[in-house]
Amino acid sequence: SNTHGLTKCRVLLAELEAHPDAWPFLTPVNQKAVPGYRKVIKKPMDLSTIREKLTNNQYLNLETFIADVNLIFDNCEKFNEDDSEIGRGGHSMRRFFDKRWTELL
Ligand SMILES: Cc1ncccc1N[C@H]1CCCS(=O)(=O)C1
Repeated sequence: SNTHGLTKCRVLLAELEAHPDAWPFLTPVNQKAVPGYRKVIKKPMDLSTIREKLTNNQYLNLETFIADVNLIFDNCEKFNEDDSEIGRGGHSMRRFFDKRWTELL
């Protein structure tokens, strides 16, 4: 991946972190506070973990970055009802990401 790709990841991650509906996804789900999460969700992911991996240059290419972002939203859909505050937030954030990813160079 090239410099542009890394810039696009940085811009998109900053926008996701700043989104009003981002609060359920900013830090790892507290598995002590959320019954069932540890058993149901095999690969937890959140925006702070993505931020850490981007800072540590752990994304080999755009695809590995996109895969982690989608993992947040797929985990959310698996665990939360669509008609719940967190469930609706996940759908909102996925729509926002998909739109902005397509708009940016
Ligand atoms: C994204 C998600 N999926 C399933 C359950 C919960 C959450 N979000 C967390 C929001 C912050 C506090 S918490 O860590 O208890 C729960």
